[in-house]
Amino acid sequence: MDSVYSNVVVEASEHPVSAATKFHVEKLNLHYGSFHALKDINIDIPQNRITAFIGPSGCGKSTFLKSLNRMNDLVEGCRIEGTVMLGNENIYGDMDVNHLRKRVGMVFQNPNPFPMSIYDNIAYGPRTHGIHSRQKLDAIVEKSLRQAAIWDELKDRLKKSALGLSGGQQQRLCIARALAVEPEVILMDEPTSALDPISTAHIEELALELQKDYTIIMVTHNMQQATRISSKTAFFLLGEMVEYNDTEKLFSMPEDKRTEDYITGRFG
Ligand SMILES: Nc1ncnc2c1ncn2[C@@H]1O[C@H](COP(=O)(O)OP(=O)(O)OP(=O)(O)O)[C@@H](O)[C@H]1O
Repeated sequence: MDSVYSNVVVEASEHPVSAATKFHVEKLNLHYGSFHALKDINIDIPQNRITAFIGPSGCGKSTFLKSLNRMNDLVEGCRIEGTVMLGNENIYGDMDVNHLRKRVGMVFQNPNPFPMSIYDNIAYGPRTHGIHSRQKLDAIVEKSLRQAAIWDELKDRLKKSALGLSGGQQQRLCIARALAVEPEVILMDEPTSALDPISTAHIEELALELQKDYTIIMVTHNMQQATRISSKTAFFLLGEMVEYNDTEKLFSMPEDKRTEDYITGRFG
């Protein structure tokens, strides 16, 4: 069954999704105008695990990540074909995009807190989803900051501007902001590339902790980071997903020569 939503063409999947699969992606192709940016991507992304996307610059990692919560929809000339199942729902089917983005949150490379207080940064999402009770918002703010392991640092300065925080604190605040609307999945696009090693370690520890309750998908340029924290790794090259395997296997016994060349530093 085909359906057309603005610039997006999709077909329903013929294959049911197993319980442990969070995203089931089938024959995903994405074009920016005449440029074929993602070529026939097929992947099952497990629930409650960290999955890493690696590959050289421009190979399509971010494009693929963004296609998992329809962030490419607004890009002019972008056309997507194929199936992306979240659980049993096709995200390019009838799903409301705001509802999808509530279920699939995103954290970007550069921490991007809103120019408002720490409290309001976290309360922003819940408020847009209709929660206005002070008591409920207080509870959400505390819970989200605790989950992001930053409550103790920030609890006495909730009314202060988020822009006064360090880069690492801002990134954990952005993770807390994503958690505040109770997503199922958190997409992270190179979340530590703008951070120092200590802040990076904090985010990695946090991601390892969060995978108990959330599915995490992370684009990273740092192969050590992928080996440290991810269960699965997908290697992308020129818009193709060349190899996808358990992280340990992909890095110790790559099946494709291109993967081997990349992880051993022969290019990229
Ligand atoms: N909005 C856009 N319009 C046209 N082309 C785009 C757009 N966004 C990305 N591209 C192109 O699609 C390809 C994949 O880009 P993408 O950002 O997904 O790569 P990436 O692997 O995440 O790279 P990096 O590691 O440098 O962030 C690149 O050739 C890029 O120039």
